[in-house]
Amino acid sequence: MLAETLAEIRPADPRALADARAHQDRLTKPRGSLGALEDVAVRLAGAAGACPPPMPVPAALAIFAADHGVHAQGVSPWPQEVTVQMVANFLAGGAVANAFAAQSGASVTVVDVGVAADLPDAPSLLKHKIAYGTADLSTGPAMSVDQAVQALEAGISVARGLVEGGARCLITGDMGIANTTASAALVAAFTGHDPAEVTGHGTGIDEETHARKVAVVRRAIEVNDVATVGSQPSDALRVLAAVGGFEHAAIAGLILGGAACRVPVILDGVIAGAAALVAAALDPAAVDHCVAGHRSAEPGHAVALAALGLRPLVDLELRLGEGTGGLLAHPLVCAAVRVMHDVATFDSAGVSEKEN
Ligand SMILES: Cc1cc2ncn([C@H]3O[C@H](COP(=O)(O)O)[C@@H](O)[C@H]3O)c2cc1C
Ligand SMILES: O=C(O)c1cccnc1
Repeated sequence: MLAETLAEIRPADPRALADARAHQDRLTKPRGSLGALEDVAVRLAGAAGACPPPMPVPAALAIFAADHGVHAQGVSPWPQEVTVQMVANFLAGGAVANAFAAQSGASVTVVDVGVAADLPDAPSLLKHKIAYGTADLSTGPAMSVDQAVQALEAGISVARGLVEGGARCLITGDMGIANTTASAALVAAFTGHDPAEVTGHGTGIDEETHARKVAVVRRAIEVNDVATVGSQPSDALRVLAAVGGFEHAAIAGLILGGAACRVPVILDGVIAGAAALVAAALDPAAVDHCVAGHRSAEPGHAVALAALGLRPLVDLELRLGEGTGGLLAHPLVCAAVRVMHDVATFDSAGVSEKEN
């Protein structure tokens, strides 16, 4: 399924990009006056291969939940069971992601790809459990390459299912205590940055814990020998398996699945940024189908976005995850595309153009 999906992904369509850029310039506004929103609309046109691109509605948030063996190293102040407790909270509609999803009209699907507990059946819970959490990435690989592929394929199948169900925009979400540690390790491995530059304070840790977290990320890079990553897709899978989490793998799969279906994917924070580096290493064209919803407070996120060449739409110093930053950006993406559909041209509205 992974190979088939990769074969389906097309880069941005140059003709739709050019048409969209030209159309922006004919609309009744000074050229470039909508700033980065113009770029988003043009980007979506290229991704869809159509100008104007389809409205990115309805949107579907997929929250991938998993646990992390590296939690044992004391890298998060929260107990591991918060992962499964928050899954219950998402299903009951009580999390911030639920509130933001209600605000932007997005559906919420929760996907268990590796929570360290059994979950009850629920209508909005999809079960794709690969294992009861990863192994400790600071002592060896977090998972096998086979498990990484399973988690990627879970994300692909979630993307395809949501699109078959009518979604025209996918938003990435995550839940997994200690997953900012795995995110930092992925960003360090894929960008070559030092662990100290990409490791943040996650859910709120003191300086002593932060120093330990940086050391854990450094050890993970060394133990797994992922300091310098090559450019072959097999390298991407090896790095993902070595220092990633099941939710990172599944989010990378969601991105690839969305790209294959030509449905745009709005990325959330640092977990999504790290996952997008995996997707980009598997197929750089997948990035053409992504929009960076926001920039989180985690330092590794800005590094990942720079490596991906993506500009975040919102910067509110969020550091939550769950898809919250992606959800906040969705109305902006909609507004950007609606301009392409609704706004009159200088010709059609009889508005005079700029002199000279
Ligand atoms: C109550 C609560 C709700 C959350 N929702 C998202 N996260 C976020 O915080 C975690 C990552 O931070 P760290 O690496 O420091 O553990 C992830 O679960 C992420 O989704 C939460 C964390 C907590 C505690
Ligand atoms: O960047 C994020 O999405 C983030 C930051 C801190 C904790 N959880 C998620």
